[in-house]
Amino acid sequence: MAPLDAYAESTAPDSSLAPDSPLDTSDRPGRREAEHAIRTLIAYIGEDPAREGLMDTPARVVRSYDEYFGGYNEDPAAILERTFEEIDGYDEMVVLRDIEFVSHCEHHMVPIIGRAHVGYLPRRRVVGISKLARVVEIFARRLQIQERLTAQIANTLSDVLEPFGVGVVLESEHQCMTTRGIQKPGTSMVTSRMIGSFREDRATRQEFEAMIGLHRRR
Ligand SMILES: Nc1nc2c(ncn2[C@@H]2O[C@H](COP(=O)(O)OP(=O)(O)OP(=O)(O)O)[C@@H](O)[C@H]2O)c(=O)[nH]1
Ligand SMILES: [Zn+2]
Repeated sequence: MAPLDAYAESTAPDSSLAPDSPLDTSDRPGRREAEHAIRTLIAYIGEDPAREGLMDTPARVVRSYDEYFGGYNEDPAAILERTFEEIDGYDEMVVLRDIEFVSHCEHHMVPIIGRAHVGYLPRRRVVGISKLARVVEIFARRLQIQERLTAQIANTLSDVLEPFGVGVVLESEHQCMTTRGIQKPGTSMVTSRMIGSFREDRATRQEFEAMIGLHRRR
């Protein structure tokens, strides 16, 4: 059976996609409190948090949260500060495609696993290509809905690099849909945000979509 696609293009104004505002470190509960919460959840599902195999689990889970949600401690704009201007008049699109990411949906805190494709049309300066993947990573490592994740990546690149345009497309599997709830394995969610020339100039948008193989089933 062909996979179902949900195609959602974020055309909403940015205000409806207000950035997640991390709590100050001082307002956050400590590690022991977080471990206690995990112990409570283990007991809630009917397990014995004191049995040998589970004794270290709360600490492990909290450490894994530090990785999965480390994006709250990083500033994506700072990542893009270092740019290169000696580009000898290079004025074509730059695209990094198939950037794998793992995020978590803010409704169920279950993984969203997918690929991001990021492109921009530079104005005078370019950024180290790995930084595009770093920006994706920082926003992915937060609780997200895919529409906001898509918009945050695109808006940050646009605001900091001030290019002629930016395009971001995300394709992903939402495990809250594939492993529970409606249980539809094989579905993928596709979102895009186009800014500047990627939005206004049809040819630019089509070139980007062709470069990332958007209309080609993989
Ligand atoms: N638009 C959007 N929806 C998402 C995303 N991640 C998860 N969802 C959806 O968020 C919705 C939450 O709906 P609720 O009815 O409050 O939660 P629920 O009872 O667990 O819903 P089901 O998942 O349908 O069982 C579900 O429809 C999810 O599929 C996302 O990134 N974007
Ligand atoms: Zn979910």
